[in-house]
Amino acid sequence: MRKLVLASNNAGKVRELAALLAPLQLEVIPQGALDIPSAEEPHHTFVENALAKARHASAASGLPALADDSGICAHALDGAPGVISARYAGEPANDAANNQKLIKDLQGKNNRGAHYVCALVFVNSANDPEPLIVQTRWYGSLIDEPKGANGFGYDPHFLLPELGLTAAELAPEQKNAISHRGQALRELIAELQSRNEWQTQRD
Ligand SMILES: O=c1nc[nH]c2c1ncn2[C@H]1C[C@H](O)[C@@H](COP(=O)(O)OP(=O)(O)OP(=O)(O)O)O1
Ligand SMILES: [Mg+2]
Repeated sequence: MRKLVLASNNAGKVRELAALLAPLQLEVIPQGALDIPSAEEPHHTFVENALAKARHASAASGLPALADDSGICAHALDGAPGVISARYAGEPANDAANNQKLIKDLQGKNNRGAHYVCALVFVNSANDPEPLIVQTRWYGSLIDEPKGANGFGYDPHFLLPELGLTAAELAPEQKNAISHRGQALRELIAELQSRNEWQTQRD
């Protein structure tokens, strides 16, 4: 069976990506299982950071790798926290502190619109000249009081107005059906399956 390393040390992401990849005949290996440390994320775009993570995990493992760089962009804050979402309140990364800072920064702002971004990058090898790249958005709005216990990160504050629920109130499969990450991975799988040399089968 083909092996694929997930180039993330975020347990919430790994859970969502693994569930979305489960129908494929792939052995999915989180980089943590191979003791691969987090890559540096020095870039200004999600795509560049995802590419750096994918190359790093592939170089360390000798295997194809899939990386996710994602974040939340608040429209009243000119897209902050954006690419620094994981370390918005400083390092080490802390979801509760990040949420607190975001809600504080939005105090007094009328525009509560926001979107999640997910950049996914797949590389066949560390120096792959044809990385597969997908980037998607998921729109919602940010609420002061957290609701829900599912998901991770900013989900308890991310309201889907048309559902009247936060992302943290969705069941995992409901979130994957509509989220930035779910959209991106379905697109990426379709691209991957169109490549002759990577004919993954669905069971
Ligand atoms: O569906 C999501 N639901 C809630 N929060 C989310 C989501 N998607 C991204 N986020 C937040 C979490 C973190 O604050 C940042 C990602 O940062 P990002 O650097 O891509 O990931 P990370 O450092 O947690 O793990 P890693 O780099 O090992 O993949 O955006
Ligand atoms: Mg990170």
